[in-house]
Amino acid sequence: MISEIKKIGIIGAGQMGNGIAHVCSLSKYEVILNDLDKDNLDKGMATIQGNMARQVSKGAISEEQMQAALDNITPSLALDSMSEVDLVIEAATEHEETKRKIFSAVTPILRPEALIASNTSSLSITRLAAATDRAEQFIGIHFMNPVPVMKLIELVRGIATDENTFKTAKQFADNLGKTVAVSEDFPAFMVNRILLPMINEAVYTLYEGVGNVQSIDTAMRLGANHPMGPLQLADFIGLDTCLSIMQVLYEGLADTKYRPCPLLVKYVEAGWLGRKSQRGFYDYRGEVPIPTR
Ligand SMILES: CC(=O)CC(=O)SCCNC(=O)CCNC(=O)[C@H](O)C(C)(C)COP(=O)(O)OP(=O)(O)OC[C@H]1O[C@@H](n2cnc3c(N)ncnc32)[C@H](O)[C@@H]1OP(=O)(O)O
Ligand SMILES: NC(=O)C1=CN([C@@H]2O[C@H](COP(=O)(O)OP(=O)(O)OC[C@H]3O[C@@H](n4cnc5c(N)ncnc54)[C@H](OP(=O)(O)O)[C@@H]3O)[C@@H](O)[C@H]2O)C=CC1
Repeated sequence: MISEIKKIGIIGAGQMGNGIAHVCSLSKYEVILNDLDKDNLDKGMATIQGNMARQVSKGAISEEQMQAALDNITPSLALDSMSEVDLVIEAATEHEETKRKIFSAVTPILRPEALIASNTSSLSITRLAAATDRAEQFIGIHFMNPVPVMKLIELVRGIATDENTFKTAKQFADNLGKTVAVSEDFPAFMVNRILLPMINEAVYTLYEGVGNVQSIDTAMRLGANHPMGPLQLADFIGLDTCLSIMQVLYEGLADTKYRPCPLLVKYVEAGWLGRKSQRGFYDYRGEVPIPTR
């Protein structure tokens, strides 16, 4: 039975995976950062280095801390590297089948006592846990974006998650300096149950011509004091991820109030996924973001 985490495997080196690697390595955990794609892995490592360098320039961490943290991260393209870890955090694309395939591939490699977590934004922890050989040792550890800045972690137990797994995950979140909010295992948990319908409503507001991209974002930034407008935030999260979360809410709660806006669907179908693909509700290819509507 594992009660203390020392070595962590992270699957998926996208914006969340690299952010999780960033905070874990700074908290002195040994980290294996895995992705299928070498370019993604290189980009993830470069992002970590860039974000840590910014923290050094602001005096938040020292040059030595940055170097030690970077030395704590081993990039990996093969799941074999997970054989020694105490905890795997899956942070791959928000797609249930993708996550299930990852769990089937990684469980035979893991030590039997290793814990498994998913950073899923919305999917059922109970269902994901059932795709592994250790539902008792499976938990949702839901970080917020950008991980180095946001203070919250949602912890989500599946129906079978045991007390040791919960306590160990809670201790891990405490060690990272994050605050935990415990959520029951319902579609999209708490933050996204509230946040994503607001973002979806902002897209409907755009779709129905009530305002353009800029006016909707300005309205919510200055009218409700949100740090980012909802369309800017959607681009930041990733429009594919936003759509997946809305689909999980719509199907999981069987209520038409969660119907994904057809305009959101259209942007995703176009491959306009937000910042990560350089185009979404804004076009990021120039010096300043230009609204696309
Ligand atoms: C989808 C899900 O499943 C769940 C989710 O995560 S939903 C998304 C939740 N996240 C949000 O809602 C984010 C909303 N936005 C914000 O809070 C802010 O706009 C922001 C923190 C992202 C940026 O803040 P800002 O004031 O506009 O910009 P900026 O001054 O550059 O950054 C603020 C601080 O964060 C730091 N920062 C920003 N991004 C960072 C990153 N990726 N890594 C490290 N530090 C970062 C900056 O260095 C700066 O630090 P100091 O305060 O020490 O100077
Ligand atoms: N974006 C956000 O604001 C937040 C997202 N999350 C959740 O975190 C998870 C990751 O999201 P995010 O980082 O934004 O997504 P990204 O698209 O930025 O990153 C996902 C990464 O996982 C890779 N990947 C896909 N399949 C596999 C696989 N089989 N093995 C290894 N790597 C794989 C992707 O590669 P490729 O692109 O080549 O497919 C990509 O590099 C999702 O579950 C999401 O819901 C949670 C909190 C906030």
